Amino acid sequence: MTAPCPPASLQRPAPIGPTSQATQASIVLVGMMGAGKSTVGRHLAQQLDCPFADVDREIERAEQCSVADIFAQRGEGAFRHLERVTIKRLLKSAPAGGVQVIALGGGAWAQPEVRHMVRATPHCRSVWLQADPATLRQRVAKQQPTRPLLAGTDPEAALECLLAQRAAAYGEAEIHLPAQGGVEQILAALLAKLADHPLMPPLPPIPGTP
Ligand SMILES: Nc1ncnc2c1ncn2[C@@H]1O[C@H](COP(=O)(O)OP(=O)(O)O)[C@@H](O)[C@H]1O
Ligand SMILES: O=C(O)C1=C[C@@H](OP(=O)(O)O)[C@@H](O)[C@H](O)C1
Ligand SMILES: [Mg+2]
Repeated sequence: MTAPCPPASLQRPAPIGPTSQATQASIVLVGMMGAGKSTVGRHLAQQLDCPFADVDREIERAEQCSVADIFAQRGEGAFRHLERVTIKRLLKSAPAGGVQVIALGGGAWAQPEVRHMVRATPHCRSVWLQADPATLRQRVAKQQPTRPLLAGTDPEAALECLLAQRAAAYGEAEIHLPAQGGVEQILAALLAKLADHPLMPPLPPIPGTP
């Protein structure tokens, strides 16, 4: 897929010394199931040539168990605990002097501890991918068995209900991005928004330069 060139503020910071080498930055995607966090996150990371982590996949790899089986066998509380532990680990794992993209699962951001962890992490931007329940339902339809909170329900009604419960939490994300369109369009809009919210403070002027 061809996508626009990332703005300079998003490119990896030049290795100018120990301070910038030690800097770690993260872009954290939040929003409902089907908003496109995993998809847009993977494309964004490709575009920025940086690591991408999907929290659900990280949990599945560590536990050797699907998200659906973790819900079924251990319950939602155990899954939420795994989310917190995994997100805490990932937030520390950005490359030194570089950026990473992290896609959360839809319910992770509804946990106050997760919002606090992200806010307390320097050089971290949270982005809410916003889509309406009808769009979310269409997108999750192909993958429905993988989302236990939608199993055995009217998915659109369940999505509407979860969105109502979580909207205030999602609203706490720093960047709000409509996610109704195609992936390419969302990616371009996301890059533009991120350019307005640089991950790094501006570099100090170099002495002797205008
Ligand atoms: N902008 C989009 N337009 C159309 N389909 C999309 C878009 N973003 C994601 N999808 C599709 O919707 C489904 C859910 O996307 P996914 O990235 O897994 O969402 P999330 O991680 O937010 O639950 C996938 O089948 C994906 O290919
Ligand atoms: O909204 C939720 O509570 C969930 C969303 C899922 O991730 P996606 O948002 O990537 O589908 C996954 O973490 C789990 O099924 C629970
Ligand atoms: Mg996902």
